[in-house]
Amino acid sequence: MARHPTKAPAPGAPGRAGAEPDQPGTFRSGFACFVGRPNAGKSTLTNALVGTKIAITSGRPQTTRHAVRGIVHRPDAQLVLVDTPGLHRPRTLLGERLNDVVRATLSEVDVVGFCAPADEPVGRGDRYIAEELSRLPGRTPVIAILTKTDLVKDPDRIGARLLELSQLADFAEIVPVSAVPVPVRGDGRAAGDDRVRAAGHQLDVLADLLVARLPLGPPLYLDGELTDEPERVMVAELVREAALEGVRDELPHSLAVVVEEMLPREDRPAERPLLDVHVNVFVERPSQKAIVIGAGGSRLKDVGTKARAQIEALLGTPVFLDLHVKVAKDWQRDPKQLRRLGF
Ligand SMILES: Nc1nc2c(ncn2[C@@H]2O[C@H](COP(=O)(O)OP(=O)(O)OP(=O)(O)O)[C@@H](O)[C@H]2O)c(=O)[nH]1
Repeated sequence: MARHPTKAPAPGAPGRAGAEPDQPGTFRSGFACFVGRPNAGKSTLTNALVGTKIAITSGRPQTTRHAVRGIVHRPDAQLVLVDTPGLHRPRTLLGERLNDVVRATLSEVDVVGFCAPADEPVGRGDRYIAEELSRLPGRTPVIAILTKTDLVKDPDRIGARLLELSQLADFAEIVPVSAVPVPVRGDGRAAGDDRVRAAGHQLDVLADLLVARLPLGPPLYLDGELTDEPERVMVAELVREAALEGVRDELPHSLAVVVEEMLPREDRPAERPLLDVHVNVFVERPSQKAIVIGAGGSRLKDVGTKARAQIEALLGTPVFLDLHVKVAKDWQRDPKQLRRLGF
């Protein structure tokens, strides 16, 4: 089975630091990716399976633009998750590029998870994706995942959605899941009034189904490694996530974030390091620049404060975050600008 092109073979990977596979010869390792229309819950699912925040999420569609990976480590397997942008009928050059990213990813993984949210009927967007999947070369198994089941209280409605989904394509499996933590009682069963929380619902079942489709082979990454996405990309994504919060409809698609520089501040004592992070936030029009900056710079200040806290948590070091908002006119339609912004 083909491997993801940017896979970084971890140094000494087959012999993970102090952790040989439980039963050599039965260990599985490989790549899975989630597809689904924008907002279907793919990034949230990746994070929930990996157990840490890797791909950014938001209530707005098309949040994800990079093939971010998370790595699920189990005693019997290593599952590398590739997160993709939402696959959709393209309207701009950016849309076409995003779809190309998804197609390239799909043809190189061992198993695909097709996500559709339980709280919305199967629609045109899902059919478009199912068609795309049916054109995949080779026989990559596709597992249908009904996401966000916690949003639908009536089991009959879940049943109806599962049936609709099963009629969409010839899926290898169908599984309903929820990625949000659910409250549980002391005896481990779900309940509405307890403070104890468990991560998601059916996530372990989904992980089992995905792992079963991976080839036999040694671990590909060191034990404990959660992602190999370059830090800069993750930092840019954290800034974009903060900048997206609360903005109006058309703006999210016009935002692009580029980390220009990350440098340790010179002449700092060793016990008080500071990392200077210089970031450009690009918008398409001057009016959008004004929105992002806010009255007297208030909004940008909030974005900076939120993003800085997240970046510090990610990198484990104090950060000075320098944010600049710039207009890159109509960048979504301009091939040169798209390249400059990393698409
Ligand atoms: N209640 C509930 N909400 C969910 C669940 N999974 C995702 N969401 C919410 O649905 C929204 C979209 O989730 P994402 O994970 O960003 O969706 P995505 O498919 O990665 O979106 P794109 O990046 O736009 O393709 C967010 O507001 C999530 O919090 C779930 O299991 N339950």
